[in-house]
Amino acid sequence: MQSSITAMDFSGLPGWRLCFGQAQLDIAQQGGQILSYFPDINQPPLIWLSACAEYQHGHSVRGGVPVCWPWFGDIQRNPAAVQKMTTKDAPFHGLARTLDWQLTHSSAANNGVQLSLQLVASQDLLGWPHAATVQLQIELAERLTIRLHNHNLGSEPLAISQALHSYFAVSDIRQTQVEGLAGCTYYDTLEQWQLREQEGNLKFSGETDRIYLQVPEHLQIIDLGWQRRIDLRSQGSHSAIVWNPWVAKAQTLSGFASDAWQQMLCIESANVLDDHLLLAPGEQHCLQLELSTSAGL
Ligand SMILES: O=P(O)(O)OC[C@H]1O[C@@H](O)[C@H](O)[C@@H](O)[C@@H]1O
Repeated sequence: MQSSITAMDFSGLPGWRLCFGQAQLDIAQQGGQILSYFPDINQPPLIWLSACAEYQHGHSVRGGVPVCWPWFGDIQRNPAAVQKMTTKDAPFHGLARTLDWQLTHSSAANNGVQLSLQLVASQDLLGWPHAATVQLQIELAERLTIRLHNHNLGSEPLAISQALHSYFAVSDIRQTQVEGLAGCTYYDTLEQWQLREQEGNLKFSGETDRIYLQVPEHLQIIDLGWQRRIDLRSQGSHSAIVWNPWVAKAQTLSGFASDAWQQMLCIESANVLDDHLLLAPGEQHCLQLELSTSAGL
């Protein structure tokens, strides 16, 4: 299979394009953010990128797979141990998504393409004075494997919450279901964080912003419009956020067309709330997400 890695400029943000056969993945150096992923460039994307995304230094691009690290969402909603790690005003979704990551490895071979980026935290990482690395390893082959690798390099325990904030492309959110969450409890953040239980497949008929707990390793997005499934297989993660802004919230989002909520769905493989990481000195953790798609339902 033909494979390549090409240095790119995405409207001012440097990055790379990875190609393997018909598959194509774009990734920006800023945030180690996957921007888009097509398993087959002649078919609809698997990872969605906003058509009106803004490419600016210091701002996460709307779509792709932003990395939320070393905390997820609102710091005030994190466990006390995670909150205690920060010393300054804490931006939503952490620090990593707007910083430049360093390229540590790249290789293109006839059995796949690999690229790794790393962010090294030290005393001078604004508001998070700890020694750690977070590495994003991408493997593009017949399927896409993403690994988020944490390493505590300090002498104190580290408490971290994190997520691969994947934006999936769907034909129409109203014709989309998520299979695999039945029986899971979740916090409904739009209903005063009430704890509820998922019954059957998750279907969408309004704004959705939930944190699912004890999530199984295998979830599927069933897309009735495109007659395809997306398989999400995770390891090292037992929590997931499911988000769609719907009509009103869409108007308030940066880099987001007012009707774009119809074509996207976020399922964010995470380590949040009770599932946050507590890494002893020297300890490592790997969150792995494998994505693939199949036609027919
Ligand atoms: O606009 P941001 O900062 O990228 O966040 C997008 C969304 O990210 C999700 O993870 C949150 O659950 C939502 O509440 C939030 O709106």
